[in-house]
Amino acid sequence: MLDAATSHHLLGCSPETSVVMLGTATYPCLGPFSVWSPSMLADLIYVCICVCIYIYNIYIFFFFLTGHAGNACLEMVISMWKNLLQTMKERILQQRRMSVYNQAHGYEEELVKKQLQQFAGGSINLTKEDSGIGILTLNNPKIMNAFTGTMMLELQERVTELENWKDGKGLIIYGAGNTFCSGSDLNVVKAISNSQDGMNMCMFMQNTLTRLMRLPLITVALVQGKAIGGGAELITACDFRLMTPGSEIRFVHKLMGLVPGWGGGARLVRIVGSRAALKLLSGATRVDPERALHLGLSEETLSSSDEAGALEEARAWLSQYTEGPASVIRATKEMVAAGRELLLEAALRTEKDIFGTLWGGPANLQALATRPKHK
Ligand SMILES: C[C@@H](C(=O)O)C(=O)SCCNC(=O)CCNC(=O)[C@H](O)C(C)(C)COP(=O)(O)OP(=O)(O)OC[C@H]1O[C@@H](n2cnc3c(N)ncnc32)[C@H](O)[C@@H]1OP(=O)(O)O
Repeated sequence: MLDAATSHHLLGCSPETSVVMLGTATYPCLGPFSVWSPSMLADLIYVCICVCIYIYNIYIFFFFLTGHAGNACLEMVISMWKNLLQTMKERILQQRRMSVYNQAHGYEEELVKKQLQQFAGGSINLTKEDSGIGILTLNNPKIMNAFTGTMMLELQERVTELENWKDGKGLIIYGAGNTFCSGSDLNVVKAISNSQDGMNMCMFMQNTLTRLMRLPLITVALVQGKAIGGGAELITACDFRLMTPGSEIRFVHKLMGLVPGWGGGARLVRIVGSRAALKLLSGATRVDPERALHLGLSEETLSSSDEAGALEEARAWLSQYTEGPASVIRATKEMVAAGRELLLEAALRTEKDIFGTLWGGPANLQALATRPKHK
């Protein structure tokens, strides 16, 4: 269930019209400050104090440099820091809105990051193409692209980069070396085997994958080889999945005495329904391309098995949906994301707000002028 901050994010619907859903009750949102948790305010107070200290330091610096503190200089410094404060505030708010957990849930992100930093290896690479398609590569082929701690951190960084990519329309996620991903690196799993550490990793990955799922981009997981454990969970955070011949999706968690923890369980139920999800999870079932198609877990089985060919096919498949102005594609994804996550009335209000951002806008006016019919 989403809070007002999330529904606000899911699409820039105004906070006044968004809805706060707490438990089963629905409350009209009173204004922008009603979405601020104590921990968010603490962050902002901290930023404000830092900014004051910086301003003071710069003031002293100019005082010594010029022998006097000119008003113009002081104003310039203040305006510079006002802008910085605004940018930082927006960044913090945006990331909080997208995420599931923060300090109010006992989640200490900086501590989790420090711990994950200890398990190095592999990388997550992002290429942003001029066509508005991003290519995200899971790159740790020696261990079938299993996630080390630093890869988890890099995934979060790449998602932040994608959130800030205003020209983006689509994203393809694939694994290096002809295989998708075999989940968490088992060395990390063994090293953090106590419950609290596991929960911390789980909250970190849920936050990142939730933000990935809510990107205003049409996202596709290109599954070659194997998507296992956390790898299977990752593909459920994408809008679509394409599989290559001989590839396999498998939720092996039961065999490890676990259930999914990166949000893959909840998302799988929404993709294939609760009966099929229960079978796949409790049977640790191998899902081949044919079965995935049948379940609606995959959109299409590609013909190429090699990396370059499969990637080209995935690009062509995605381009059917990303052709056109970025503003319209992004709004379409945001509207569908709201429909997927919000209760109906909130989703309808969000749709109205998104509609308002496009109606009479450049893409709309140009379409009316050049293409009044759709034969
Ligand atoms: C908790 C959960 C989550 O967070 O949601 C998780 O994802 S836990 C992680 C869930 N994933 C797993 O349990 C996968 C465990 N791995 C496997 O079952 C198997 O490796 C397969 C993925 C089926 C691939 O078998 P296949 O015979 O094709 O290759 P292989 O076993 O020789 O694997 C190639 C190399 O990659 C390594 N390797 C593969 N998966 C790994 C992983 N997750 N962590 C660490 N190393 C891994 C293997 O040890 C091997 O290294 P060497 O050549 O040096 O021996």
